[in-house]
Amino acid sequence: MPVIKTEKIAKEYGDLKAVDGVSLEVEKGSLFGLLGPNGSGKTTMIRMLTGQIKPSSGSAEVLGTDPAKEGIKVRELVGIIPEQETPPSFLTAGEYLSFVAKIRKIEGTELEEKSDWWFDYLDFADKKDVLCKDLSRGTRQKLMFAQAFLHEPEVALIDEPLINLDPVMQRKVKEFLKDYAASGNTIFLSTHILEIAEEICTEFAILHKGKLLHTGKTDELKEKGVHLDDFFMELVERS
Ligand SMILES: Nc1ncnc2c1ncn2[C@@H]1O[C@H](COP(=O)(O)OP(=O)(O)OP(=O)(O)O)[C@@H](O)[C@H]1O
Repeated sequence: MPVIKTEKIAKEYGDLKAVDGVSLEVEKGSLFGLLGPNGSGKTTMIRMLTGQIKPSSGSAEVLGTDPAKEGIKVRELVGIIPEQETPPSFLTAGEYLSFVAKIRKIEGTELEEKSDWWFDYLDFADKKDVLCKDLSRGTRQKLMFAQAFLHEPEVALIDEPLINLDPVMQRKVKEFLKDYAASGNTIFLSTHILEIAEEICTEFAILHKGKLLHTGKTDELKEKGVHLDDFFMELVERS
């Protein structure tokens, strides 16, 4: 049973087809990489899967729920890191995680344990009482990471989550994502950093100009001795 499924999903802005009839399935336990050049429709796909925008046509299901009809239900179930989103400027890092924890119905000692775990794991406990407006971009991204996974969602949809992190943090986050998926959860990750996708994703899809060019398993490419970036370039240039 796929945990994410789209059928000929499309989003148009005037004459522009941001996403153009994409059908895909993501199985439970996958670390699924949605890859594509700038403007290929990755963020639009994530927005439709999380009910932030409605498709122009076609449909989607996330954990058996249609995000266009029951967006709030989908957002209760999943974790989300939107692209270039930052936490509220007027809250401290600690306040923001408590705020998210309450929405996620995590309370009392569990709240403290879970948020402390993230502050320690991503090594930013010293920033707990700093207002988010005064945090560096990388630290804000750590916070966005923590908020998405605080309630240990079965499915997380994360848009370019590693872009502002230094190499040490990138490694930690990559390990976390691999373990998280290996323990039966599903991650839908959008990125244009192909090395990251090749290293951690179990499956991938390539979008170009809103169209799905390919879906496959990263292991199959490795077995053939093909690098993802060569495969990607050839496919995108050919289309
Ligand atoms: N609200 C909107 N109104 C009009 N056009 C939009 C809107 N949102 C996205 N687009 C257009 O849709 C196309 C796909 O955009 P999208 O942000 O989904 O791409 P992306 O693959 O996430 O790109 P990037 O890697 O640069 O973040 C782009 O041409 C973009 O300009």
